[in-house]
Amino acid sequence: MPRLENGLKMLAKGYAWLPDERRRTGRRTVATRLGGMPAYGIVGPEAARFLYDEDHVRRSHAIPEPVRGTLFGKGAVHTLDGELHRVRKAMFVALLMREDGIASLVEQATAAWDAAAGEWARRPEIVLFDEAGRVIAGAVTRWAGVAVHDHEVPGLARDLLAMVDGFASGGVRHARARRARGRRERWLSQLVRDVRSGVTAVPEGSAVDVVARHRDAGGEQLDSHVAAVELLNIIRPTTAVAWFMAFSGHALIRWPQHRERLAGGDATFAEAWAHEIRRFYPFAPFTGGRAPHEVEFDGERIPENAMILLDLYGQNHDPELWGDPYAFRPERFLDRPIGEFELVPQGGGDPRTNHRCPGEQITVALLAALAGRLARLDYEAPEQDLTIALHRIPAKPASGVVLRVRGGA
Ligand code: HEM
Repeated sequence: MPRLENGLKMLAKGYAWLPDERRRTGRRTVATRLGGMPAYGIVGPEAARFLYDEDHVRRSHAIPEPVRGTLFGKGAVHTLDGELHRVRKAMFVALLMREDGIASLVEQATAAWDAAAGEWARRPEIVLFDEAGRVIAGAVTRWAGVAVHDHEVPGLARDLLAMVDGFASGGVRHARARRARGRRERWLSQLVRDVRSGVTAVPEGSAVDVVARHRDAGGEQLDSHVAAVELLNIIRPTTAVAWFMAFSGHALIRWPQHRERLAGGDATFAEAWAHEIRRFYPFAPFTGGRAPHEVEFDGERIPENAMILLDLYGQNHDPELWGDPYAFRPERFLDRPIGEFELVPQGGGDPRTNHRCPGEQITVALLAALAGRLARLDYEAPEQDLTIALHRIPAKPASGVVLRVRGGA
């Protein structure tokens, strides 16, 4: 098993690791090492197309234990290949990529935001990252069919955010992520057992209902623990949209010229905003797996079992794809069709058949709706540390974005 803690160079350099290797070697495909294993960093639409061919890259036994033990959970869809992956993925696609389902989640999240915004005005200041996390965690958990009381939401949000915050670090952040995952897996696997035994009723067609009844490729129900892992793979990454909300707050402070247009309710601009936030700011650093046999890419022979990593952050800042990539310009997405393998903050290709994120439409819809509301909020941003350290994975504005809210919108 590759061990994350051995990948010291990666940990020290964060998002700059693969881009720096490319600059140092003058090559787009870089041969390096991760956790003591050979690793190949690749970038660009052709690289993405290569990566998503199962004949080149497999996921099982590829994801380091520290990442499975915090971010994804053990037995998660992320770690499956072939028929096993296809059948499990179909469950996510059915739950997450339906227009009516996405609309109802956005409706619940915006209602929760509006209710919270009224209360923010009564406090001296708020931290946008924390508040967005609570708003989204409560909305998505209820949308998924899990009943939670209002007073439980802050603790739940803290746990869901901790699982993401601690996956690529050691020490306290990592330990907190593991504890949070353990607690929430126990909670949700008990719920799945109660739903199956008829002790607890949940809405028909909700995520809990569908995951509890799902049968894997072999025809067997999911182990209740794996069912909990997959439920967390819906509510955890949705709550992680809080990072993109903090980045939206950062962008509105740095480039206030966009505020009026975003506040104006132009849906096309709000969607372009969501794409530019996901392209510009660092979040998922890379994705990948292992070569099932020797493969060749970009003239490089990649040995069996080597790690192949698509540099997501690097590709989203590739000057060959994005003119002036370090300029924040939502307008770039107003008249630019997006190729399947170009914009990759959540992977590339076809999410129905490969490992691309099935929650991308949810992310864009939530972010567009909530960022519009943020732009309409009457607030002032006090002096604060808005630095985004690229060596910290996942990156975040240091202050979490502090706002003094005068009134809701
Ligand atoms: C916060 C924004 C999000 C980011 C940055 C993000 C990023 C990613 C990335 C990079 C992958 C891996 C793609 C690959 O390996 O090819 C992924 C996979 C996945 N994401 Fe997301 N995601 C986000 C939101 C969501 C949401 C909202 C959901 C669910 C509601 C979700 C559910 C999943 C699942 C289930 C997978 C595994 C797919 C598979 O292995 O087939 N994600 N995501």
